Amino acid sequence: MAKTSLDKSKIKVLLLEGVHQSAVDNFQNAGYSNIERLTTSLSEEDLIEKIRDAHFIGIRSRTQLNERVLSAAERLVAIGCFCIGTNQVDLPAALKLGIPVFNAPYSNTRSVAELVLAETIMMLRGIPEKNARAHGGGWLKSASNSFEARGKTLGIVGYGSIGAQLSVMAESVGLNVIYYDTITKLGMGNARQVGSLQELMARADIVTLHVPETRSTTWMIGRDELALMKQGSYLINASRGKVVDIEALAEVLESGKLLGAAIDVFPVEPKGNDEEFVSPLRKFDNVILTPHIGGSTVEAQENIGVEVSEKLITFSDNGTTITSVNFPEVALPSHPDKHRLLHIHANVPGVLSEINRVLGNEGINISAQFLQTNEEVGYVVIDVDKAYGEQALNALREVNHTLRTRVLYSQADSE
Ligand SMILES: NC(=O)c1ccc[n+]([C@@H]2O[C@H](COP(=O)([O-])OP(=O)(O)OC[C@H]3O[C@@H](n4cnc5c(N)ncnc54)[C@H](O)[C@@H]3O)[C@@H](O)[C@H]2O)c1
Ligand SMILES: O=C(O)[C@H](O)COP(=O)(O)O
Repeated sequence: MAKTSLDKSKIKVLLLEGVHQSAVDNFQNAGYSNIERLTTSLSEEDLIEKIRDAHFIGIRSRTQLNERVLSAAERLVAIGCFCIGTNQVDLPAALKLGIPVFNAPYSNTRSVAELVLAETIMMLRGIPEKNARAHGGGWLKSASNSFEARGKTLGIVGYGSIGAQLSVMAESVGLNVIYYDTITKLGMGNARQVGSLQELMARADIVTLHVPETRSTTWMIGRDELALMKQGSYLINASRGKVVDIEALAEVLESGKLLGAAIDVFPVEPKGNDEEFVSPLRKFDNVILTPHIGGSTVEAQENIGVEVSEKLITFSDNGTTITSVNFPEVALPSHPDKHRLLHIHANVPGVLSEINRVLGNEGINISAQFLQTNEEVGYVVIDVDKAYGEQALNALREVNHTLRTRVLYSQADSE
């Protein structure tokens, strides 16, 4: 019988927050059967209990993998964020523990861009208030504060994948596009980059935010920035909840300065669909409130399920870390007749030579080797003759500064 690294039925895959069934199918088709899939996120204490025996964890934007949780994850081999954002994971802590993190950087880009364009048009027409009035038995037939999109200026903050895709779609309905980004970027179509956030806030009829959550974007839109916005303008946030000071936004809505807002993400979000959503924005009929569903389409979730599970399976089976968001990227071509050793170590001088020395002392010949380092860790994949799997692994465990090491046994090997 072929000997594999660790019996795949013993490898525990924990999927939270309703990760799509396509991920489960992918793991099963690759031979992994110990899969637990939950539909919600977990409290920190429950998460610590659950993650203890997991080899792989799949999360979305709600699950907080902080240092405390990660320290309890003694068997964890890799993390999959089944979404774009990775701010919910303490990436430096994961790196120091030798745990690579993967995500799906493009699979829901289109879904977010479509939603934002739709919200832009709906808000310009005053649909949220008219809809609310009709649901209450009223009839608000009026052209006042109801505008075409054509000729209005859309200001995009963060001109990355979503911002740029939105830019193209917005121009196709006649919006003029300006954008602000910390990096100089070539605009799509006729879109023009502006020199400062302040300039964008002052010039746009609709401001939409598409930045990641980082130190520089946390509370980036507060009282001062909102004060710069035009009388009768609109704000859209489908990025991260902590980018906008919600209390300050509620104040400008109350004052009538903004004609509307569309908010998909919040500083505090319910853990699941059964928990109450609390926000000072609930009282405004001219605000579209959506439960963080920018990327929640059937198409996006299915694609994300496939994409991220594939990355986790490839890492599990071959040690490949290409596209990891925190880890040195390594992909050694596969040599099915060899055993593969994976060695993750603190990035200090001399570790590779020590690895090669201990393997040499054991008389182990190296067939192929690929090392990459980043500021914290080094990751080396080594193929050795299949006579030496266990022996080589034991030798590697003795190397100073080792964080984690694994052997992937040759599929050509027989016990
Ligand atoms: N609502 C949702 O369901 C949903 C779905 C997908 C993504 N998102 C969020 O949207 C964010 C953006 O996604 P993306 O794929 O376009 O990311 P991206 O990395 O492709 O683009 C982000 C852009 O923001 C820019 N940026 C970073 N800091 C900035 C700052 N201080 N000021 C101005 N620009 C800055 C970057 O240079 C980059 O161009 C994600 O990080 C995620 O948090 C939300
Ligand atoms: O980062 C993302 O891709 C979005 O915020 C979507 O997150 P979700 O998977 O929790 O909907």
